[in-house]
Amino acid sequence: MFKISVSTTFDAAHFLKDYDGKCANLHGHTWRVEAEVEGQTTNDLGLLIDFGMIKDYLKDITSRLDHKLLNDVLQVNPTAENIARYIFKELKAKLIVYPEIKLCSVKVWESPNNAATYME
Ligand SMILES: Nc1nc2c(c(=O)[nH]1)N=C([C@H](O)[C@H](O)COP(=O)(O)OP(=O)(O)OP(=O)(O)O)CN2
Ligand SMILES: [Zn+2]
Repeated sequence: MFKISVSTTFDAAHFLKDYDGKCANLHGHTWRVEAEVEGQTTNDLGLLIDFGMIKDYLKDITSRLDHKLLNDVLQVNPTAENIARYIFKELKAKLIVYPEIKLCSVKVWESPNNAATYME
């Protein structure tokens, strides 16, 4: 079994609806996203899947979020948990063309200390 992970970042604003505290106010983060995938075998080059392929998919997804107000993009409160789930679902749909690759998790950091992970 092999597991690889790929990270990227994007910048976006959000506020937490119905939140009792400062995060109810409009503010921004540099969000860090890490996707982890696994599979049983490598190809002739020794790659489970090219890091660059996952990075391109992640960039495609996060470009829809970059420099946006996340409340306008997501249908749900844009918590780190909900953003991780959104990116997971989108990335899973892209990886359908690689049946041998399983998407394990997507982790989203709101700050260096705070992160949420979504997995199925
Ligand atoms: N489980 C979650 N809890 C919180 C989330 C979240 O997405 N999931 N989000 C927030 C806010 O978005 C907020 O930006 C985070 O605030 P805070 O934890 O206070 O982080 P700071 O970087 O501002 O920390 P300081 O120590 O105050 O600098 C809140 N909770
Ligand atoms: Zn926040």
